Amino acid sequence: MNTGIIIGIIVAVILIAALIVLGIMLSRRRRISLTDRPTTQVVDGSKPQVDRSGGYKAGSGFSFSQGGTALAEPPKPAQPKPAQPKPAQPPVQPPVQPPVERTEVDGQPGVGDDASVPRDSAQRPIADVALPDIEAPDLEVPDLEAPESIEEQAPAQPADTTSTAPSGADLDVTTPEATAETAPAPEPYVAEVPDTAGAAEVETETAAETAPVPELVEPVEVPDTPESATSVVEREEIAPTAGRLGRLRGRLARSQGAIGKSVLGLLGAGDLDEDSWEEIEDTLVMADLGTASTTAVVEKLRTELATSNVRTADEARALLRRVLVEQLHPELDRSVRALPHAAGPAVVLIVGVNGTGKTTTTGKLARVLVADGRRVLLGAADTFRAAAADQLHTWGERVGADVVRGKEGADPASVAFDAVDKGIENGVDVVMIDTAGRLHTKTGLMDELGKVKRVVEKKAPVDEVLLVLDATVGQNGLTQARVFAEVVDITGVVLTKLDGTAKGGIVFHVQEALGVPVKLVGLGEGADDLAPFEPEAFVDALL
Ligand SMILES: Nc1nc2c(ncn2[C@@H]2O[C@H](COP(=O)(O)OP(=O)(O)OP(=O)(O)O)[C@@H](O)[C@H]2O)c(=O)[nH]1
Repeated sequence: MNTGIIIGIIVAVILIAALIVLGIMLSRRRRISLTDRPTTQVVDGSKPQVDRSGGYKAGSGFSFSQGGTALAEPPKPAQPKPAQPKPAQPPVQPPVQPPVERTEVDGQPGVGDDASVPRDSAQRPIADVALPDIEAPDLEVPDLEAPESIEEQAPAQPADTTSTAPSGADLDVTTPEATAETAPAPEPYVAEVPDTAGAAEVETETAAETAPVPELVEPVEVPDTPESATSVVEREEIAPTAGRLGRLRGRLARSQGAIGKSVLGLLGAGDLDEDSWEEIEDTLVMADLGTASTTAVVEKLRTELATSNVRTADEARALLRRVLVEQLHPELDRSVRALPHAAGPAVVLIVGVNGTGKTTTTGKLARVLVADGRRVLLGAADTFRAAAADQLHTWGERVGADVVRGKEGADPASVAFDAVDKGIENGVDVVMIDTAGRLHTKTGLMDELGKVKRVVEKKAPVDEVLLVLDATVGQNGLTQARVFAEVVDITGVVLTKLDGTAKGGIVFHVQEALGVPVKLVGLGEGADDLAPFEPEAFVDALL
């Protein structure tokens, strides 16, 4: 054999070996062979324990900021206005799936349920209310359409809403100390609710024409000086916010795995063909992510898998985590604008469909603020449900916050206005206004909500409008969110009852569709079961 042949054979062998190695590498890259993550962890160094926490643990305390609004506030360069979140793709709204028909059978609240689900107390009828003229030349009011049905017929009410005399008769300013002495139980509602048959369904136009401001009840005498109270209602000790967040672990246990396990399972099934990707899409849609978020997540996953070197379960999990966290826009400002201005208190409006947890959230948030040393005043502008003001009053007592309340059937805008007025007068840091449950199907109520905000803005800028959504209603929540966004400019979402759902995808959907960040999450009925929303912690709970 001559040398040439030998060299040729060697080269051929090397080439074949190189091709084999290359083939193995390519095949490994295409196939994701996942190995299970250890399910136990050593907690105390000696005893392995299974972590059943569900994973959600807010890593930090609540973040509060000062609102920047259109009202004449002295510019504060040191505290830049928080960036307003922008919709990722405003023109391309994902198609909204029709809301699931909900009835009282399943016991869960939903849009339109006010008509079918009786709550725990009588509701006042939807009444047209005459409100102060909202034209305020010195204010920049958001471009809300003036509700024609009520607005047009409002009699020439004095535009000067600083006059609180008429509404003051409807109001009841309570302090925990004061009521302890003179009112052992919360003042009962003594309002005469018009009991005309079917009144709840009727827009009482004539009422508005004849009664500029509803004067439904006699004012309740409340001592206006704390000195008159000799005993003080015992307030609950409020745990420091930082420490108590750790107790929220485990509340999301039911959500764990809904997305993670199935998607990771598919990713680990080997080469992903179109059917597999479709299945991943279906899984994400089923978890309420919505079409836009699902498409974005799947596209990112496909791109990343094609270019990165994902071969293990941990690598696949890390990739999925990163993609989901990115989709939740961690860059959005999630601080609650509840810090006072130089000129007055911050004003926070709590809105949402009935039963979603508005009053509970108002109380929980007030508790956090009080724990942080803030003086809080609560405005019970939910005059629709009889027990709502009592519920808020109880929260006020628990956390040590004054409550301004109206009589049943009182004008909610008037109550809200007077709450802010009182807040300014008392020098509080935050006024939180709890509003009545709203139905997007009831134009009158939605109009009323718009008016609440506009009337309040005559007195002080509204820094934060928190929409409370029930995580368990899924897609229906988005339908609600859109309607509310049209009536009042929502600045943040509170997603309640996350402890009661196996789906967390609605967070993606709401943010994508509205461009409004989820700022807080409700993880139970307890007073401390409110946590700041953190994308990373939330995704960890999902996977
Ligand atoms: N499991 C759970 N329950 C919650 C949460 N938030 C509120 N709830 C419960 O939901 C129910 C309704 O809460 P409310 O605060 O009365 O709801 P609302 O929106 O004020 O209701 P309306 O006054 O009728 O408009 C109450 O039983 C609350 O305890 C939460 O995060 N998790």
